Amino acid sequence: MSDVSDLADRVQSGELRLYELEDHADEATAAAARRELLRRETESDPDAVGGFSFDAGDVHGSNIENLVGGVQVPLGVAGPVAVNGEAADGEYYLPLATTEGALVASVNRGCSAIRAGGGATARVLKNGMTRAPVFRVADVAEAKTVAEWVRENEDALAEAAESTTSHGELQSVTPYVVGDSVFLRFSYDTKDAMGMNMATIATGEAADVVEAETPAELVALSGNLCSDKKPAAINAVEGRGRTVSADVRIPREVVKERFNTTPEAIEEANTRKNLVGSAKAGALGFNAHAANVVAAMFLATGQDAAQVVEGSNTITTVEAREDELYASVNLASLEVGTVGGGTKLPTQAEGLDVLGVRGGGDPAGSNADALAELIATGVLAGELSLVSALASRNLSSAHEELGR
Ligand SMILES: CC(C)(COP(=O)([O-])OP(=O)([O-])OC[C@H]1O[C@@H](n2cnc3c(N)ncnc32)[C@H](O)[C@@H]1OP(=O)([O-])[O-])[C@@H](O)C(=O)NCCC(=O)NCCSC(=O)C[C@@](C)(O)CC(=O)[O-]
Ligand SMILES: NC(=O)C1=CN([C@@H]2O[C@H](COP(=O)(O)OP(=O)(O)OC[C@H]3O[C@@H](n4cnc5c(N)ncnc54)[C@H](OP(=O)(O)O)[C@@H]3O)[C@@H](O)[C@H]2O)C=CC1
Repeated sequence: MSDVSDLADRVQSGELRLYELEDHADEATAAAARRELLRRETESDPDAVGGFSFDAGDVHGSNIENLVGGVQVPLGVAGPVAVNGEAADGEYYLPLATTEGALVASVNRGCSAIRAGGGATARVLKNGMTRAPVFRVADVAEAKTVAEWVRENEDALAEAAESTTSHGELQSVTPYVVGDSVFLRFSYDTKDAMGMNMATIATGEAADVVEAETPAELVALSGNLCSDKKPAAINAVEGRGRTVSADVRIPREVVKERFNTTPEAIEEANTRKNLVGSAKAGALGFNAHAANVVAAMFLATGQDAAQVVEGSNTITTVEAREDELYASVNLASLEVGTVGGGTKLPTQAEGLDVLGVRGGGDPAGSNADALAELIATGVLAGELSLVSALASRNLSSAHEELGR
């Protein structure tokens, strides 16, 4: 304790910077000293955040700076749900971390209807993590020369990029020219890693080659055409990370029993809300709450929470057929990994274990494919349940009961 108090004193006196504490104490003590400092300098009493199950030494330097503690989010589970995927095949419980009452119940209801309907089919349709540096050139003529050089020298760029990683593979480089700016959108198969660090490091190496061989000068290693952590049409159209779809057919009587409504009512609610309403709103996502399930499964499995932005680029379709309801979701840009980032933290690794996808897959990439198929299935369950609740007019009563 005296260490903690002494360290806090030394920060307050200006002798140490807040981020230098690990140079003078172990990581857990440094975090305790920051909590002590917050106690002194703010109105807070950060005791609860001091109780966490990860090792402070493991996260310092790879997941967080200026560590204070950990926040906890309630974790629930929905399922089991049957999934007929290419990488995920079987019955699964879906871990969901959220503070929104009624969300897990909703996904659970959707899972039970999918199971009663024989299971969801899920497929990863495309896989490519992108990084798009922006280069300065003299004018559009030079821009065209650089773009042509890039198209003719993809092999040299791949050799440079892949020299930085034993797993990543460069798939393509697509040039975009705007006046005297040239953007090169590099796309990689990053296997089981979400791949943003991997793609950024690899692209840095390739950018050096572009600068050495052409008149282009690098302005920024990320030029926003990637596009990471921002709503962007390019991700919705071209995809980023995994493009994944899931669908299901649910017999009419199951729809009635589980959702208390009809396939026609669900189709109408989906069309008017998710398609027409979203179009009128100028939305990128044409869905009800894909972000809810993406965020909850991201938190539960150690994904980068900011990438929920891209993960919610989802189109939901519903069709009433003679004896059944057909529903599908297409997630254009789901960025997921089962190695790297937050996936190694103990509680998040347990979430991956619930799904059976922790760590590198065999073959490499298959665990991240499975995770994408399972998140897509969870999104499908959530969409079915919420749109049905709207169609049967019980959204507000459900939230009155479970959400406050
Ligand atoms: C809440 C329900 C499921 C009730 O639905 P219900 O049909 O009245 O409930 P039920 O008691 O008849 O149970 C049906 C099934 O729901 C599940 N279920 C039921 N209760 C629980 C529970 N406590 N814990 C776990 N699972 C539960 C469970 O699977 C159960 O089947 P069983 O196992 O009994 O055979 C339903 O009304 C519902 O899904 N409502 C929609 C709620 C929802 O999706 N909320 C998401 C957040 S909304 C939001 O954030 C976004 C929004 C709305 O702004 C986006 C937009 O603009 O659209
Ligand atoms: N740098 C940036 O611009 C951004 C970074 N991030 C952060 O990046 C992190 C995620 O980056 P990411 O590159 O996924 O993770 P890491 O940087 O943690 O790297 C993961 C590494 O794991 C190795 N690896 C081992 N087994 C496998 C396998 N089966 N498949 C793939 N790789 C394997 C690879 O090494 P090797 O390459 O040697 O083969 C890979 O580079 C997150 O923390 C995220 O928050 C997020 C957005 C932007």
